[in-house]
Amino acid sequence: MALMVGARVLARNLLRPWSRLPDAVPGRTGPAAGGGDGVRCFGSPRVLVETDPAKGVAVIKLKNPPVNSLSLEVLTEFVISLEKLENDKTFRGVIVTSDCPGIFSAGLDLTEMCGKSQAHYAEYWRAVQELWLRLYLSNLVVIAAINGVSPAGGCLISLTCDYRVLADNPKYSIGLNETLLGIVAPSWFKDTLVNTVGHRTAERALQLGLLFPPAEALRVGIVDQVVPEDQVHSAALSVMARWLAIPDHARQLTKNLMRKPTADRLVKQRDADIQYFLQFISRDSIQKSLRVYLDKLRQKKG
Ligand SMILES: CC/C=C\C/C=C\C/C=C\CC/C=C/CC(=O)SCCNC(=O)CCNC(=O)[C@H](O)C(C)(C)COP(=O)(O)OP(=O)(O)OC[C@H]1O[C@@H](n2cnc3c(N)ncnc32)[C@H](O)[C@@H]1OP(=O)(O)O
Repeated sequence: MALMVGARVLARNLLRPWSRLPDAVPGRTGPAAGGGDGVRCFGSPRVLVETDPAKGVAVIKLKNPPVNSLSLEVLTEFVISLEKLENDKTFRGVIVTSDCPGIFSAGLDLTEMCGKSQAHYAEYWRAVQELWLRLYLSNLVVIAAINGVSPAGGCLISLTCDYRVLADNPKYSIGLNETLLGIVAPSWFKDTLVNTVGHRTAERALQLGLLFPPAEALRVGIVDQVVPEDQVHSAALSVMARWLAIPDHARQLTKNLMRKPTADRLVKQRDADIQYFLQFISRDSIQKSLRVYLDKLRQKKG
């Protein structure tokens, strides 16, 4: 019950940008905070933020064990953290990564889309839209340091970034695998993939629900770089330095030029998109597919 109320409060914060989460780790500094003197931490229980004001760079670490599923709380805390960074002129870039070993993100939280009320589905889908819009159009340089498997919504998060570095581990596949669950990637997921890998590759990947291992992911362009696992963070920092060498106004306007038409398609029909999602996700056949998939995941262990 407390969790539900908490989620609603967090979700309401999305609509009230002046509202702030209390800092979970207020002003923690120093080497323990993850990178030498001057590194400061804030954020929330599930979305840790380590900032390096001297470099103008922050690291957002998703921490929702066991699999970093994108629950309503995670989505909301992510948006609030991103907004905090964007409103602070100190920061020009952010690296998005995971604090869960071996898993970047398992994607949208299936339990948020299964067996819940229509009101809940609507609230959840609006939060998914919000995070996508904020990340896709962020003024910051956003780099994904993908240090684990990254299906569906996890892949979407990385596709919204400006650049993707993937750890070279055969287990760390990435892709929009929605069809394998018997569901369909919404048009704006599809657009994000098409804008990254082109129409034909996206068409094949989406219909077959392909999850690409690192070498394949690099070949099709769903990631920009594959590096040894222990170098993901340093590689992301090097890329960041290159992108930060470009004057912000020129880079930001160019990013907007490239991405706004795609984002506008959703912005112009957000409510209709929510209604569409509600109709789709409430179907008995879709709910059954999700339950079967969740049961399979749960039984894997037993
Ligand atoms: C024309 C258009 C028409 C209509 C379109 C309109 C609308 C669109 C409608 C719907 C679109 C919705 C979009 C959804 C996108 C998504 O992101 S769906 C999620 C997809 N994710 C996955 O397929 C990944 C599933 N998980 C895994 O494969 C593995 O868990 C993973 C490889 C990530 C990790 O493996 P492992 O370390 O072995 O962990 P376990 O599998 O044992 O899992 C541990 C527990 O975590 C639970 N869990 C796993 N993934 C999720 C998840 N995504 N959500 C919630 N919970 C998850 C798992 O059940 C285990 O739970 P347990 O401990 O057993 O209780």
